[in-house]
Amino acid sequence: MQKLLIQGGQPLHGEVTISGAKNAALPILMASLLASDAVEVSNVPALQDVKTTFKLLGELGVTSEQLGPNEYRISPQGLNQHIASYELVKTMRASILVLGPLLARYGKAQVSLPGGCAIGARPVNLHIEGLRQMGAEIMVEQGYIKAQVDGRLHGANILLDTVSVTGTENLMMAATLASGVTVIENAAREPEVVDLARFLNTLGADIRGAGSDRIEIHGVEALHGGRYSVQPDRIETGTFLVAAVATGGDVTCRNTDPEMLEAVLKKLADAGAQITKGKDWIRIQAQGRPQPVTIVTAPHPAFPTDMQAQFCALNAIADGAGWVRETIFENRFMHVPELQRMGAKIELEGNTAICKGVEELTGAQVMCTDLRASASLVIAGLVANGTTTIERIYHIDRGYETIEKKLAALGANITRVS
Ligand SMILES: CC(=O)N[C@H]1[C@@H](OP(=O)(O)OP(=O)(O)OC[C@H]2O[C@@H](n3ccc(=O)[nH]c3=O)[C@H](O)[C@@H]2O)O[C@H](CO)[C@@H](O)[C@@H]1O
Ligand SMILES: C=C(OP(=O)(O)O)C(=O)O
Repeated sequence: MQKLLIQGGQPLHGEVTISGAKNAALPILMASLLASDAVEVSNVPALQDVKTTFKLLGELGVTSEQLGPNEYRISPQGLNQHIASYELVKTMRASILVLGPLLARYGKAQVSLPGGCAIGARPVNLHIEGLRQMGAEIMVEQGYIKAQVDGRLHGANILLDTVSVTGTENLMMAATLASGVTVIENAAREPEVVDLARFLNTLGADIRGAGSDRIEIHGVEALHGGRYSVQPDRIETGTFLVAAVATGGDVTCRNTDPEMLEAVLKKLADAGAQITKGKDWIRIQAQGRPQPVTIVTAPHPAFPTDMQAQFCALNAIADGAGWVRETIFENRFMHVPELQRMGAKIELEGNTAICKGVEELTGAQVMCTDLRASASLVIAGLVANGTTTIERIYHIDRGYETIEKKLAALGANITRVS
């Protein structure tokens, strides 16, 4: 199994190019199932989750051709299967995103229940209830969601009990080919939902209001092919910004979008960093030891849960005490015991991590438990005194494109070893 070895203590300096967003690319690739012709998608990040997505699409009869390092042509005309097996779904929860498109385009779908995972139970009841409202018959048996529709899905007024990102995306995708109008209330406002809607509209869908909590989808008969470029990854951007501040560095993120990162940038400013930005870049300059910050995660536009682990690492070395409250997932503090191994003084009280900053972390052998927990360990390793060995880095590879190469180019002493 591969590991990362980090020799801490080097401030990060220079420029890093941000990749396409994992959480936008995955639904966009799944949505290509809805099209009648080939779609070309660029700025697709080279990630394990993207490979898994192409494997899943391949098993459904969709052919894909790589046109460049981050560009693909996806031809959905051969769609002839409707089963997303446990073997694939267990490695990537986003596989649930084939449910809506398959039902809308193929009339039936059988998708393994994603099951619980490291960060929480993550049920998919809202996906299922919404699709039922649109006329699907759905049973859950033997670990599979088995869904079918007699004819075409129909429009419905769907009120989501909880804001769900992939729930909103699944229903929005299904509704593009439904008869009539679907309204999703209490919809997720995340930028990745907006990117998916823009992609679908490029193919001829009629989606209005994405980015607000009320999305209206006017069903059309068919979607045609088209070309689209995935938006930049706001979480990868945020991770590099935190790493820069933690190490006392000066880093410019290129090919990003500051507008998607308002809540994160505000907390970095509270930590004392100096931030300058343009349309597609952000420069961050640390100003000495970071100040502690308080964070409450919540749906967009509030502070994203996918950035809280990284801020735990920042608070761990801050000049004072701060805290991070996680309100989205019930078990998203698996990084805390690992950070403690490196000398962090963090205590968990319910859904809150209270952190007394220490002057120095020490390198240690630590283990990734989930994607963003891994990112926090990398940040801690970059600032720690001595060597940090990070194991189970397949979690990192799900969501960061060659993280060690990008960090090494910024001056970090980091290597991947087998
Ligand atoms: C591939 C992808 O885009 N993943 C993101 C997506 O995950 P994902 O879409 O799985 O997360 P959701 O937005 O659905 O989850 C939000 C909350 O709603 C609950 N819930 C969700 C669906 C449902 O049917 N019933 C239910 O109760 C979940 O348990 C959780 O407590 O949004 C999360 C919240 O921003 C991010 O951390 C993930 O990175
Ligand atoms: C939790 C995440 O991803 P996923 O929903 O794919 O597990 C994430 O991107 O931080």
